[in-house]
Amino acid sequence: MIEVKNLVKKYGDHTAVDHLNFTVEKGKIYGFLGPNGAGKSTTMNMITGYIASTEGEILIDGHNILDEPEVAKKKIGYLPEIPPLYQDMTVLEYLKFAAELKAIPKEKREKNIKEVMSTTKLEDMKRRLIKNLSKGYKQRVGLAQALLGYPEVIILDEPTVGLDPKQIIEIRDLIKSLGQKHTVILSSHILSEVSAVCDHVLIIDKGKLVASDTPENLSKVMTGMNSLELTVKGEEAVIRDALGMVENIENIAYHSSMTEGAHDFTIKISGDMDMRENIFFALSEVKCPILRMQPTNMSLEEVFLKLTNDEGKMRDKEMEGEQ
Ligand SMILES: Nc1ncnc2c1ncn2[C@@H]1O[C@H](COP(=O)(O)OP(=O)(O)OP(=O)(O)O)[C@@H](O)[C@H]1O
Repeated sequence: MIEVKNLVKKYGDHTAVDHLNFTVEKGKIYGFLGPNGAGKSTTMNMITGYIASTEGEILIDGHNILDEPEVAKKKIGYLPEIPPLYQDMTVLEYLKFAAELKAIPKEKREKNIKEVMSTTKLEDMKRRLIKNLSKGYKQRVGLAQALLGYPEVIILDEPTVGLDPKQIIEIRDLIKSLGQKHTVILSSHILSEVSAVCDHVLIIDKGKLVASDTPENLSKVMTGMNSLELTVKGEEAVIRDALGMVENIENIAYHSSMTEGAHDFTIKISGDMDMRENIFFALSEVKCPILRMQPTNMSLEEVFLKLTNDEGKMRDKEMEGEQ
């Protein structure tokens, strides 16, 4: 549906987007994740044809956004980070105006406006002035505008920034439902949002793509069997000695256990060997039963931090976003 090839954007000497390559398939929800200043908005502005790239190309369903802007742009509905709303218009007036701007044929406008108001649950607000709406409803008006003209792709830049928790849940549900009919790309710096809503995550850092996978695979791939958590019954020293005999164990960390007479351990294994059977036999030999053994799965947040090495900045931004 969308092909981004060798995309570069330079602002003077500064490279905001650095040779980006990715493909977006039909009918999925994509999360575009990256810390502040990673280049998310710049990339989205290039995909939507709002700004030109310095190098590379973007094809929307085979149409180059710069060579055939009219055909390509018709396939995209865009909700920028700050929706371009006219505060002194009513919801209906604004949607009529937006439909006209999008050159939707006159006879089809009314039906299309009704449909987008129904999808975004705006019918009861249609006669209200936009300036009197809550932030959540304003965001819905922005979304309704993006949906006009039946675009196949919907691009949303930080769609939940500044909303309260209830509004965030409502907008996320709305985005999920859009995924049934549209291809959706949303940018976010909020990891929980991306894992809750998206089928696929693209992680960008300093203008470069650092990962592209499903949220589940990203956390799996980063851990594999390299780290195991165990709860074992028996004496700590005996358990440690037994584990010390197992090959490929790099490090054993001890934690106090909630289970009486047992101990919790986190074991780091060098390489990506599966050592679970060896651990089982070593501990059964010293008659220390394993009550629990599981791989330590990294959260998407840990994966992100590992890939971007941007802990401090990320945490600050995450806190801002959740407020
Ligand atoms: N018009 C511009 N002129 C000069 N530099 C710019 C311009 N727009 C963006 N930049 C720079 O390009 C980089 C990428 O910015 P961009 O807004 O794309 O990041 P982002 O990932 O969307 O971040 P945010 O979450 O803050 O919106 C930043 O370093 C930013 O300062």
